[in-house]
Amino acid sequence: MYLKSLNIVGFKTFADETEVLLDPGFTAVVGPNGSGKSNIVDALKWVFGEKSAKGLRGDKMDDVIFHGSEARKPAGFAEVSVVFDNSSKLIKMDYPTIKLTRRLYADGNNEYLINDSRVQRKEIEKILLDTGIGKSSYSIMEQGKVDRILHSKPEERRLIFEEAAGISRFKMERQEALKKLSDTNQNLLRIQDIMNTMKKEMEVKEKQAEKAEEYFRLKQELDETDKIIRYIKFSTLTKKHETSENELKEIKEKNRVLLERISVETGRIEELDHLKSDLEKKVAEIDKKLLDHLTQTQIQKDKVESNKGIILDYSDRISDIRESLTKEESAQSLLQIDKEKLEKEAIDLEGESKSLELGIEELRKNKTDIEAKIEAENTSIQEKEARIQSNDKRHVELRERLKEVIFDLISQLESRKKEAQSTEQERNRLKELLLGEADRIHSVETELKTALDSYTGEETKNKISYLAGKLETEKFRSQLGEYFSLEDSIRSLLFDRDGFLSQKEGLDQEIEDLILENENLTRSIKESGLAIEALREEAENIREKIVYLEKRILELNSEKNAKLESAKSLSVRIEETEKRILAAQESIKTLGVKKTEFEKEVIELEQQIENRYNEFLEMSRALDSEKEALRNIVKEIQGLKNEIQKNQEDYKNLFPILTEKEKAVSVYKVQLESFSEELYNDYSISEQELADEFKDKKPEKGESETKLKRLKSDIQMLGSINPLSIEEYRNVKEIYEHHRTQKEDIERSKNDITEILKNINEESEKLFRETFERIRTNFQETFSTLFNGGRAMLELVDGEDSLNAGIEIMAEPPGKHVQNLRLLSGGEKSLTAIALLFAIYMVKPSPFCFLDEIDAALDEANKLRFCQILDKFKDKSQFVVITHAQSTIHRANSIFGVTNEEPGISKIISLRLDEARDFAGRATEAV
Ligand SMILES: Nc1ncnc2c1ncn2[C@@H]1O[C@H](COP(=O)(O)OP(=O)(O)OP(=O)(O)O)[C@@H](O)[C@H]1O
Repeated sequence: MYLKSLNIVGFKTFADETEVLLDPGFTAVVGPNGSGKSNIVDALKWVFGEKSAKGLRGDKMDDVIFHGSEARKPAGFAEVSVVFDNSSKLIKMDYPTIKLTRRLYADGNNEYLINDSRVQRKEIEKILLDTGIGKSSYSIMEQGKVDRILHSKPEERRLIFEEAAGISRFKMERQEALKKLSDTNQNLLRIQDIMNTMKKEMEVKEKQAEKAEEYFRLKQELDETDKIIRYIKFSTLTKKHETSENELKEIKEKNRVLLERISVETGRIEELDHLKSDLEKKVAEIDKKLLDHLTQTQIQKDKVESNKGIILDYSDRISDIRESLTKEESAQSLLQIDKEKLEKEAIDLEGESKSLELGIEELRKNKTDIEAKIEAENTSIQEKEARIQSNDKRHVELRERLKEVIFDLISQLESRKKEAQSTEQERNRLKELLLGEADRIHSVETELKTALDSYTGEETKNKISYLAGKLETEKFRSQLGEYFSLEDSIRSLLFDRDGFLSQKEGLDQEIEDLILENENLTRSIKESGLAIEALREEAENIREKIVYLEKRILELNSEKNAKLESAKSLSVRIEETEKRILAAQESIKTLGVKKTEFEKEVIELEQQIENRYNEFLEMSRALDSEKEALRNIVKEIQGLKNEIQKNQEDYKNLFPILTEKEKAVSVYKVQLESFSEELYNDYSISEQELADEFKDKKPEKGESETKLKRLKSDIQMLGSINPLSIEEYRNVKEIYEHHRTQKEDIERSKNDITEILKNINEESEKLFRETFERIRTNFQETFSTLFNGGRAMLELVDGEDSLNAGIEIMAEPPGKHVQNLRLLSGGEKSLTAIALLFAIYMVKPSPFCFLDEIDAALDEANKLRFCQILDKFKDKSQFVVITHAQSTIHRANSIFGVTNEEPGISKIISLRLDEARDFAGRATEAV
C-alpha cells in the first residue's frame, strides 16, 4: 500500500487546484521558507480527520481556507483528497484504490467522502485504525511532534505504541462495548423497576382471580349437584305422573263440575303466566345487557392499554426534547458568557478610549500653554527688538552728543594747556630747587649718620648739633609746600571743571550701557528664539502625540465596534437558541398537554370500567331479584294449582277416586311443569336434556343434598368477588412474563458484553505487551546505532495495568548522564525521536511516512546517519521528506519543489537532482 496522489485546492497557500503524484520510495520536498511545504503535511492531517485547529497551526478551523493574497480573492472552500493504492488490502475495503476527501465551506460546513460517497468523519478514522496511518499516528512526523513525543505525558505517548500494536481498533470496540454495557445496565434497571411495580398489581389481581376462580368452580359444582338432585326429583315425578295419568284417564269424565272451577283458577294461572313470561323477557334482557357490559368493558380496557402505550411514547418524546433543551440551554449560557465577555471588553475599550481622550485634552491644554508661551516669547522679542531699536537711536544721539562734548573738551584742554604752561615753568624751577636742596639734605644726613655712628663724646656731640642745625628742613618743607600748590594748580587747570570729562565718561558709560543692554537684549532674543524653537518642538511632539492618540482612539473605537458587532451576532445566536428553547419548551408543553389528556382519558376509562363493574353487580342483583319475582309467581301458580288440587279434593268427595287421581295427575303435572320452568330458568336446559345428561349415572339423593348444602355455604363464605379479575390477572401476568423474558435476554446480552470486554482487554494487553517489548529492544539498538553508542530505555509507568500504563523514555547519548530529556540538545532530541520512530517501524512500518524538517537540527554526520536509516526502510515504506539539507535531497528518488512564483500562492514543480540542488541552494541563500 502506498500514497498515490494528493489533490489540494483552496487549502492554505494552495489556492489553485494542485495535484501531487507520488511514487513509492523516497521523495524529497524542497522550497524556500514560507513557500507552503508544511501546508502539504497539514493538508494530509486534515484529510485524515484532524479536529483541532491548533494541530493545523491555526486558531479556528476555517483558517485552513485560502484567505486571499494581494492579487487574489479568498477561496470559498478548501478541499483535500488523497488516493491510496490498496492492493495489499491494508484498509479493510474491497477497493484496489481508496480515495479520501475532506471539504470545508466558509460557512463551517464539513464534508467527508470515501471514494466520492459521503460518510461521517468517524468512518474515515475507523478505516484508518491500526494501519499506522492517521492524523496522530507515527506516519506524520513534524518538528513539533518530535518535542511532543519526547515531552508529552507518558499516557499520551502510549497512543503511538497502541497504533503500532494494532489495538486502536480494540480500544474503540472497548469503548463501544462499555457504552453498550452501560445502556444494558440502564435497561435492566428500567425493566426491573417496571416489573417491581407490576408484581404488586399482579399479586392483588392474582388473589382476586383465585377467589373468582374458586367461586366459579364452586358454582359449577353447585349447579352440577343441583342438577343431579333435580334429575332424581324429575325421574320420581315423571314416574308418578305417568302412573297417575293412566289412572285419571279412566275417571276424567267424572270431574266436569269441578273442572269449571279449575278452569277459573287456570285462567288466573294464565294471567300469572303472562306476568311470568314478561319477567322472563326482562331476565333475558338483563342477561343480554350483562353480556353487552362485558363486551364494552373489554373495549374500554383495550383503549386504556393503547392509551398507556401512547402516554409512554409521549414521555419518551418529552424526555428527548428535554435532553436537547438542556443542551441548548448550556450552549446558550456559553454564548451568553462569550457575549458578556465581548461587551465587557467593548466597555474596557471605551474606557481606554475615554482616558485617551482625556489625555488628548490634557495634551491640547499643554499645547495651548506652550503656544501661549511662544506668543509671550514673541511679544518679548518684539519688545526687545523695539528696545534695541530705540537703544540704537539713543546710541546715535549719544555718539553725536559725545562728539560735541569731546570737541568742547579738546578746545577747553587747549586753552587750559596754555594757562598751565607758565605755572609749569615755575613748578619746574621749584622742582630743580627742591632736588638741589634734597641732595644737600641727603649729604648732611650722611655726615650726620657717620657722626652718630662714630659718636665719641663732647666733640662729636657738637658736630652732630651743628649738622642737625645745618639740615634746615623748614625751608625745604615750605618750598615743598609751594611746589605742591603749583602742582595742584596745574592739576586743577587740567581738571575738568566744567564736567566735560565726566559728561564724556557719562556718555561713554551710557553708550557702553546701551551696547551692553543691546547685547543682552540680542542674547535674550536669541535665547527666546531657542526657547521658541524648543517650545515649537515640544508643541510638535504634543501634536504628534495627539495625532497618534486620535488614531489609537479610532482603532480602539473600531475594535470596540467589532466587539459590539460580535456581541450583537452572539445576541442573535442567543435569540435563536432562545427561540429553539422556547419551541422545545412549547413542544414539551404541547406533548405534556396531550399526554395529560390521554392520562385523563385513562383515568376516566378506568373509572368507567369500575362504574360498569358496579353497574354489572347492580344488574346481577336486579337479575336475582327478577328471578326471585319469577319464582314467587311460579309459587303463586303453584298455590293456585294447589287450590285446584283442593277443588279436586272437593271433587274427590264427590268423586273420590276421580278426584284423587286427577289431583295426583295434576300435582305431578304441575310439579313437572314447574320443575321444567325452574330448570329452564336456572340452567336454560329442558328436562330431556337433563335426563340425557344423567340417565347413565346412578346419582344418590341424600349424598347430593348434603353436598349442595356444603357448596352453598362455601360460596357464601367467599363473599363478594370480581368476575373480571381472572381476565385481568391473565393480562397482567402475560405482560409480566413478557418483561421477565426481556430481562433474561438483557441479562444474557450483558454477560455477552462482559465476556467480549474481557476478551478485548486480554487480547489488547497481550498485543500491547508483545509490541512494546519489541519496540523497547529495537529502540536500544536504533539509538546506539544513531548515536554511535549511548543507552536508551522505554519503560511502562504503572506496569500493573498495561491497559492504561503510560510510557517513559530515557535516553543517554554516549558519555553523558541525562536525567531529563528536556536537557538534550535539539539535534539529540531529533535523533532520539528518529531512533524511536524507526524502532516502531521495525515492528510495524506504516505504509507511508511524511517527515517535516526533522533533520533540521542535525549536524552533517547525523544527517548522513538519518539518510542511511531512511535508505534501510525505503523499500518497506514510502517516505516523503521535507528538508533543506543537501545530503538528504541527494538520496531522494524523486524531488518536488514548492515555489511562490505568484506571491502567497504555492505551486508544486517536479525537479531533477541538479535543479533541486540549485533550488535548495537558492532557498538557503534566501534564508
Ligand atoms: N489560509 C491561508 N491562506 C493563505 N496563506 C496561508 C494560510 N494559512 C497559512 N498561510 C501561509 O502559509 C505560509 C506557511 O507555509 P508553510 O509553513 O507550509 O511554509 P514552509 O515552506 O513549510 O516554510 P518553512 O521552510 O519555513 O518551514 C505562511 O506564509 C502563511 O501566511
